[in-house]
Amino acid sequence: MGWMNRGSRPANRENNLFTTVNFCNKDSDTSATVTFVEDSSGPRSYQKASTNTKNEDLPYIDPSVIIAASDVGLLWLVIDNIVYDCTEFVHDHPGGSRVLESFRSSNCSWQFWRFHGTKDMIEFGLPLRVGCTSGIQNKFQEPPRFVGLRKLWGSE
Ligand code: HEM
Repeated sequence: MGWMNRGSRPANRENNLFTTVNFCNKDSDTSATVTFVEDSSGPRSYQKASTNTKNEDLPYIDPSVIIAASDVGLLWLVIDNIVYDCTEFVHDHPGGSRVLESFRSSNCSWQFWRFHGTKDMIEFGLPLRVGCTSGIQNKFQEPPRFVGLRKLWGSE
């Protein structure tokens, strides 16, 4: 298992045990930040963040790593550019496992918010966060939520 050791060791790229981590908050100075991991850039190097970690302090995960997560048997979902590791949670998901499987390594933001509220996200989603990302597209276009009544009644 990888473990984080922020800033207390010098970066040593030669043996590939140390690597720089980028964070979601692009303004923060991450130049001195290092992490020690077995696989320094693969999906398994990302651990679930503690619930008091702010979204902007999560590590940035490149979309290619999110795709690779699927290849190593991880079930990662992307909701509003936050990456959730549902590999274990999938077996406990009250909505069933198949629906989560179908969104493996995908963006399912609007689908999530159709069935859940902030309370579900805070209670169940927050402990599953492993990082943030950008550019993972939702494969499905969101259908309109409301039908305009004017259209139903026609134009007078
Ligand atoms: C981080 C990801 C997710 C978490 C933590 C999560 C969590 C939960 C929780 C806690 C419930 C029970 C809600 C309740 O009983 O009030 C639930 C139900 C459900 N979830 Fe998820 N979910 C996730 C992703 C998804 C996704 C991507 C879908 C796809 C549409 C989905 C579809 C459903 C459905 C259909 C139900 C059942 C709703 C019902 O019975 O009314 N979930 N989920």
